Amino acid sequence: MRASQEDFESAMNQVKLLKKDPGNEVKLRLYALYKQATEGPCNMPKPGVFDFINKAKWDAWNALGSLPKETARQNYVDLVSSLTSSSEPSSQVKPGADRGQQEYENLVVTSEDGITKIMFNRPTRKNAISTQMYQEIMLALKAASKDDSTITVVTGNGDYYCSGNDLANFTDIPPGGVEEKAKQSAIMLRDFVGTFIDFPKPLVAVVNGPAVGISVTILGLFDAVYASDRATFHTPFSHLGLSPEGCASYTFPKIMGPAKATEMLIFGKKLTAGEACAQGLVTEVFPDSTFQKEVWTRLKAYSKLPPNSMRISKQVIRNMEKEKLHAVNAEESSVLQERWLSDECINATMNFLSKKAKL
Ligand SMILES: CCCCCC/C=C/C(=O)SCCNC(=O)CCNC(=O)[C@H](O)C(C)(C)COP(=O)(O)OP(=O)(O)OC[C@H]1O[C@@H](n2cnc3c(N)ncnc32)[C@H](O)[C@@H]1OP(=O)(O)O
Repeated sequence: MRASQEDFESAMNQVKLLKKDPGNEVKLRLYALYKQATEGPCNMPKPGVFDFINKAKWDAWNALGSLPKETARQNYVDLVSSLTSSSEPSSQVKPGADRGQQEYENLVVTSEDGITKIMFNRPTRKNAISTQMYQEIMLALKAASKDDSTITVVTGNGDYYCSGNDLANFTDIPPGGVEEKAKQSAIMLRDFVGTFIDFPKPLVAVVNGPAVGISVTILGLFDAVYASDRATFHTPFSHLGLSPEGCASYTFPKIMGPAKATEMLIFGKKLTAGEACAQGLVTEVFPDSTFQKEVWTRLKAYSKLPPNSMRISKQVIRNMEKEKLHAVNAEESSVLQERWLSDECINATMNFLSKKAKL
C-alpha cells in the first residue's frame, strides 16, 4: 500500500520527536526525500563550494533525479519508520551518570581514589571532538586542576579512544562566513591546547583504542600514556589538507626524532601501540584483555604519592618549556587558520562528509 499524505505528515512529526540524532547522512536523506516528495526534482541553483551545508543538501536532493513524488513520499515514511522502530542498544553512558558532579553532554567525569577521570563519551561518533566537546574538555580540565585529586586521567568510552576533530565542525558557518569560522576555530584550538600546556598535575592518557588527529598530537603534552595493544596512533594531516597542531611540530621531533616525526606528521603513517611505545610517545602497552585492570591498579597506587611533590616535580620537568610550547601553539593555530580555507582541506572535508572517503 502506498503511503498517504497523512502517513507522510505523521512521519514528519515523528522525525521531530526522535530521541537519538540519526546522523548527518540520514538527515540529508530525509531532507532530500522530503523535498522530492513535496516539490519534485531538485529546482535550486547549485550552492558555492564554501557553502558546505547547502551544498550537501543540494547534492542529496539532486541525486534523487526524477524519482516520482509518491515514491519519495513512501521512501520517506519507510525511512522514518526504520528509525523509530530501531531499538539498537547504545553503549553511550548517560551524561551526568556521575551524580553530584557537573554534567557534561559529551564527557563523563568522575573522581575517586584521588583520580579525576575525564572520559570522552560520543562512542557512536568514535568520540570525535565537536565544538561543544572542546569547550567541555577545557572546563573539565580547569575543574580537575583545582579539585582535590592528585592525578587526572583522560580516556575514551567505547572501541575508540578518539577519532580527532569532528569534521562536521566546519559545516557550522557563522554570519561572518568561512574566514570568520577559521578565525574562531584557531582561537578555540589555541585555548584548547593551552589548557593542556598549563595543566598543573600529572596528566595521564589511558588510550583504550585507536586515536586520531588532535587526540594523538596532544599526547606529547601528557605526563604518561598507557595504551591497549588495540590502540593505533594516526595523524593524517596531509590527507586532510591540514598541518600539525597540539604542539606536535615541536614535541614529536623531540620525542621520536625528526625522521620518525616526519613519517607520522607529514606522511600520515599510522603507528601500532608497540611502535608508538618504541618511539617514546607511549609509556607502556598492555594486552587489551587486562588493560583496564592493570592500568587502574597502577594509577591507584601512584595517586597515593604525595600530591605536592608530584605537582612540583611536574613543574620542574615542564616549566622551562612552557613559553616555547605556547609560542608553538600560537604558530600552529595561525597556520591552520589558513589551511582550513585551502581547496585541499575543503575537498578532503567534503569527501568525508559526503561519505566518499575515510582515513
Ligand atoms: C576546530 C578546532 C580544532 C581543529 C584541530 C585540527 C584537528 C585535526 C584532526 O583531528 S585531523 C583528524 C580528523 N579525523 C578524521 O579524519 C577521522 C575521520 N573518521 C574516519 O576516517 C573513520 O570514521 C574512522 C577511521 C575513525 C572510523 O571508521 P569506522 O570504524 O569504519 O567507523 P565509521 O566511519 O562508521 O564511524 C562511525 C560514525 O562516526 C562518524 N565519525 C567518525 N569519526 C568522525 C570524525 N572525526 N568527524 C565526524 N564524524 C566522525 C562517522 O562518520 C560515522 O558516522 P555515521 O554513523 O556514518 O553517521
